[in-house]
Amino acid sequence: MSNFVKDADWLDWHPSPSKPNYTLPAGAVDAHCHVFGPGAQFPFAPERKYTPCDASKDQLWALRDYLGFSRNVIVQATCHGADNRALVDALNHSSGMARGVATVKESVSDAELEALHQAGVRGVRFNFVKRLVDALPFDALTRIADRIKELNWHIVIYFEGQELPELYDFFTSLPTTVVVDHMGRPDVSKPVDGPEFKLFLQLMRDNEHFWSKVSCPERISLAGPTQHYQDVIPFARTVVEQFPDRVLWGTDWPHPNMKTHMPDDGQLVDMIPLFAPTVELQRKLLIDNPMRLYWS
Ligand SMILES: O=C(O)c1cc(C(=O)O)oc(=O)c1
Repeated sequence: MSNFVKDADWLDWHPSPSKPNYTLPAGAVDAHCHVFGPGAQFPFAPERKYTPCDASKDQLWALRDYLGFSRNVIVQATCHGADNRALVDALNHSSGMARGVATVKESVSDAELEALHQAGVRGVRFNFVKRLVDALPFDALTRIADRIKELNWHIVIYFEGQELPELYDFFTSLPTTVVVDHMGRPDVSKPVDGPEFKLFLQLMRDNEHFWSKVSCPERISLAGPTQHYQDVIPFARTVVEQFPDRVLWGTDWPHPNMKTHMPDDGQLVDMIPLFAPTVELQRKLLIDNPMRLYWS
């Protein structure tokens, strides 16, 4: 039994997602998902901002197989802080079919970084979403960035659209490939060709080492699931069409901190052809790009 009691308003991941109508190409990668615990085996971090339900590696593999994915990129969830044991355990039991993005503190040793690499970690995540973490100072992040560059890892950044002007110069100073989570969380009530999203597109255009995940319509949408998250489509499609070789897609399972509803993962997969309308764009998004970044 876990000692952890999930938050009172916690929404559990969908127990019976629909079978997608869209058939994923063979070898597709779910390039953004998480594992939570199980808390009894891998305790959640004392500094966490939320306590989730469990979401184990075996439950993730079951979803992978059910939806038709071949591989996963597991991103360290903030509820585990910089304790990457649940992530590493999942990677070690993936038969090479999962890679990871870790969270590390500046105190991490070279031997620990090397062990993470051996397990399949290929990046670190810097989180700037204030409800999720106590932010590390920029100079500490810079020192971590310089060290992981030596391993040929990349940096995943998570921030919300309105924070981009303030963070822009720091982001472009980073010395590695940089992957932006969830399209930089645009405010989709604003126009796709308005100044806020233009700044994000400029970041991508002027910095060819920046990539973007076109993920999380369920978080970004104001229209919601009954409207099939349609307000997110123009944003995601713009990013895919302008930067076809630098985009990734992921379920975001088990969808931490969703408050309005829990998405149906099958419905999320059915958004892929709306984001990437041609077979070639789908192949890049789901296979070529994640394979190049994580498995080459
Ligand atoms: O928006 C979020 O609440 C969220 C949280 C986490 C995490 O806790 O790691 O990861 C995500 O990709 C999104």
